Amino acid sequence: MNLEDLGYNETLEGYRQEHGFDHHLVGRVTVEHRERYMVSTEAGEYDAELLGNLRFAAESKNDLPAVGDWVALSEYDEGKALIHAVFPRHTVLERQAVGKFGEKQIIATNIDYGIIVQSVNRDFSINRLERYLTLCHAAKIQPLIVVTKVDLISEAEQESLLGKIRSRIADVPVFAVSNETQAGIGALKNLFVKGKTYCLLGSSGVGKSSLINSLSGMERMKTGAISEGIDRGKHVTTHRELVPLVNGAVLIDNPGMREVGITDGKGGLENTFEKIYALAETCKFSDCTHTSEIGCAVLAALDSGELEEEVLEHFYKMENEQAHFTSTVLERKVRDKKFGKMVREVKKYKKKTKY
Ligand SMILES: Nc1nc2c(ncn2[C@@H]2O[C@H](COP(=O)(O)OP(=O)(O)OP(=O)(O)O)[C@@H](O)[C@H]2O)c(=O)[nH]1
Ligand SMILES: [Zn+2]
Repeated sequence: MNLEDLGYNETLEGYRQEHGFDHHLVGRVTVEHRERYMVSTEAGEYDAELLGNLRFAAESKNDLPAVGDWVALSEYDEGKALIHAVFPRHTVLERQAVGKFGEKQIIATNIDYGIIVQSVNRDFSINRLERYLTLCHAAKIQPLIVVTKVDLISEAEQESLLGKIRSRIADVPVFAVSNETQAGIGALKNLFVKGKTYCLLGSSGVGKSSLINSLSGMERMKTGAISEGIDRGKHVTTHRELVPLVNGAVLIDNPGMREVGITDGKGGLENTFEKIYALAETCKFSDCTHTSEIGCAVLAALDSGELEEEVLEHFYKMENEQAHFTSTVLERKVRDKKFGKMVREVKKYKKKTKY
């Protein structure tokens, strides 16, 4: 496999030359599991670990390699390598870390398009679509929506479902597919652009793995079997999370997500709820709270039915969540600062009282 098939480009090669990595291997991280990485290179796949320096220099977990990253590495044994550096990322798709409020967790890096996958049955939720959209917009990643399992509903039901999405979410392409009948797969395939990386986002069981099989035309190993393989330190030959497609695009799978917490990424809410922001701009008072003011464009739109109440409610909910995230981050900063000061003072005191 050559590096271009994995999305390598001139910018990355420029960085490699400039930073003296000509004699290193270059590869893309396909799997990350407890500071062990599977990295695809031209010379094959490596089971890689971090060079000590890299770990010590990392200020947070987000400075360590993530799925989608380009890295410089050196082989130290057959199929084994050390990662020396992470190349700068052109995008970082992240969410709120599960169970750790105010912290971010990387979903994948160097993504060009986020494919939000939902199935037509129990998983379907426009609110959740908006959450994923917010993550994509915050990361400056172009979103796409794919609705799977359309074989389970009638054509009329499908039309009504797509209508619902389109009326609430403007400007995002929506595709309806079935991995059973392969309906709609061709249209989706036509969309893929050479050299670009696409990331699948969605809950467990919506059909992401099946979609990869449909798109790549190959049967991949079931995911569970492979992560066990890594635990045992076995050499894994199938790509679990990064699949080069026939037309030169790259597809990154993600384990199903149960929580899609938004962070403080700029532009996330603004782009997802563009309509509300645009309305608010035209309110009579610039400090309008959209609750009872005269000349409030948001209230007028609610009245006329141009804006649905549930959309506004969802927007407020997410806005609150974001505000809470931001204040948690601030609080932590203040706390860290205070703690740092205390440590310095204790050190000073110890110095003074030394004899
Ligand atoms: N009827 C129907 N079933 C589908 C379709 N796509 C997937 N399935 C079924 O849905 C189930 C889950 O599909 P997967 O592809 O494993 O879902 P996933 O999103 O990869 O799930 P995780 O790996 O847990 O994130 C399987 O039983 C599939 O056979 C479809 O288009 N139509
Ligand atoms: Zn208003």
